[in-house]
Amino acid sequence: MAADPESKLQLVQRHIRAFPDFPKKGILFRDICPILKDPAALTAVIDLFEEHVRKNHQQVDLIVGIDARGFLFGPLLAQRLGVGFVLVRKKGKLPGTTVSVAYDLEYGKAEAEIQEDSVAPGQKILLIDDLLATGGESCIAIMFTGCQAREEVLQKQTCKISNISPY
Ligand SMILES: O=P(O)(O)OC[C@H]1O[C@H](OP(=O)(O)OP(=O)(O)O)[C@H](O)[C@@H]1O
Ligand SMILES: Nc1ncnc2[nH]cnc12
Repeated sequence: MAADPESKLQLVQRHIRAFPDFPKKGILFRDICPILKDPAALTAVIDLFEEHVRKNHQQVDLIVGIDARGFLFGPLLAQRLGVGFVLVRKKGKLPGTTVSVAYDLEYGKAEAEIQEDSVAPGQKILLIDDLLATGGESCIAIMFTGCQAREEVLQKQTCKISNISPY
C-alpha cells in the first residue's frame, strides 16, 4: 500500500480511464470503475479525502453524496470521519418531504432531490462526488444544503459553477 500522499495520488490516477466520445461525441468520459476494483486504490482515494478534510476543515457534521457515484465514496469517508451520510438522489427515489431542482449536466439534463429534514440549520456539510464537469450537480447540492440559498435555486432552476461559494 502506497504511504505518502504523492504515491497515493499517482496510484489513484493510474486507476482512472478516459473514454473519448462517451456517452456522446465530444465528451471525454473519466471512468472511476478501476478504482473500485482495486482495494489499494480505493483505500488510497479515501485516505486522500480523509487527509484533505482533516487538514482543511475543522468541523464536518455530515457528508452529502451525489447520486450515483458520490454514494461509492461518501459512506466510506463518513465512516472514517465518524459522521453521518446524506443522499442527494435523482428525482423520485426518496420518501417523505423532499426538495427538488432541475439542472443541466455536461451531457444532458437531470433533476435532483434531497429529504427536507436531512440537514439541520447550522450543520456543516461536506459534499462528495467522483467528478466535477460543469459543476452543476455540485452547485445544486450546495444550494440544497444551504437553507438561505434554497429558495433562490428553486426559482432559478439552474445554476453555474461561478455561483458556488464553498464553505
Ligand atoms: O459537474 P457536472 O456537470 O454536474 O457533472 C458531474 C456529475 O455528472 C456525473 O453524474 P451523472 O449524473 O452523469 O451520473 P451518475 O448517476 O453515473 O453518477 C458525475 O458523477 C457527477 O455527479
Ligand atoms: N467527463 C465526464 N466523465 C465522467 N463522468 C462525467 N459526468 C459528467 N461529465 C463526465
